[in-house]
Amino acid sequence: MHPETPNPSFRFSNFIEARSNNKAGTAALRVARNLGPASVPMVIWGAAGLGKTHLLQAIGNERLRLNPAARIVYQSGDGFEADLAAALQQGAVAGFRSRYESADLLLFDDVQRLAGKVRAQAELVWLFDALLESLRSIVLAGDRSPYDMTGVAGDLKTRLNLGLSVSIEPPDLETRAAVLMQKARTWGIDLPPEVAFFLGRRIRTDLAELERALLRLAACARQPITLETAAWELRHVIALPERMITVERVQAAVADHFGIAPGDLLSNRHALPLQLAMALCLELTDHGLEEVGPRFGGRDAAAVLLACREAQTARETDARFRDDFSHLLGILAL
Ligand SMILES: Nc1ncnc2c1ncn2[C@@H]1O[C@H](COP(=O)(O)OP(=O)(O)OP(=O)(O)O)[C@@H](O)[C@H]1O
Repeated sequence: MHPETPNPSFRFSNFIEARSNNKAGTAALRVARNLGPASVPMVIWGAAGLGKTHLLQAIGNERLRLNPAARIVYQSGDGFEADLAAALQQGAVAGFRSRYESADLLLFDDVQRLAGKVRAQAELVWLFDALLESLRSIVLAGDRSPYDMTGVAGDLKTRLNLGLSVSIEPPDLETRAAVLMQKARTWGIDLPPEVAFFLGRRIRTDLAELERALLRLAACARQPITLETAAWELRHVIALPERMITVERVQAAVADHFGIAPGDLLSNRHALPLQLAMALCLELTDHGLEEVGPRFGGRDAAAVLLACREAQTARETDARFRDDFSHLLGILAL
């Protein structure tokens, strides 16, 4: 896989600064603007989905903005390894080296993927020396601090430890919601802040996972996205609260909402609350059709299924029912 030029979607202007990432962000901007010694490599490290790739690409884009003629090379550990393997097979190692050696700035992502890859590591060491000797920059990203990288040979480790090493920490809730709202704007998705916060509460670290949840929601929910649609559409993806949702809790919440005694809920006199309670049980508890029915006055699986279908239709056609459903979902699952 040949190296690439920076992806213009990832810039400093759309990188949201927060306490968790501002050290890395500031250091990255300095490197991008050539404000530090070029011969010092920089390593950005942190867990998956925290913005390392975004920052690497932003550095490249900022350099290009300042100097459109600069040769910026972006490559990942896997890509580097694959590029090398192909070059070795074709007897074209010189060409391989020149693709990287000619860079003014090398952005090397997921360096940990070179663990145990002896030859690729040796090539990277060679490249490190070639670039730094001629005062060109190299910025790497990895999932852990260079000190903690395993399967990396001593000479590469020494070079990784040579320069500036900055970490990105998991973002707080507000940052997670802000990143999500910004992505939503970029993608033309109408995302209310309360839904961004709801998703941010459920998916706590990996921002890429949070974005996937948003895309999934946008693909299957009708616009506008609401708390109700978010909780519903993502019910199998996102973690429900630690408090277990039991059949009894659902029944109590539904009875309370409609002002009826929990015992009365099970009678046929309250058809809508009953359907709603069964539908909520099926979705929010760990029980299947066969188990929910008996807890509702000995009903069978077919009766539960029918109730759920009716509840689904009512949600689509009856605004009042939809509000009741949304309110109860809020109490139980949000
Ligand atoms: N501070 C931020 N501001 C705006 N977007 C962000 C920020 N941090 C992360 N993102 C976005 O979150 C997503 C995941 O980030 P990124 O791919 O950079 O993570 P990563 O740390 O490189 O993960 P991995 O180790 O899995 O490659 C990207 O779409 C990125 O644009």
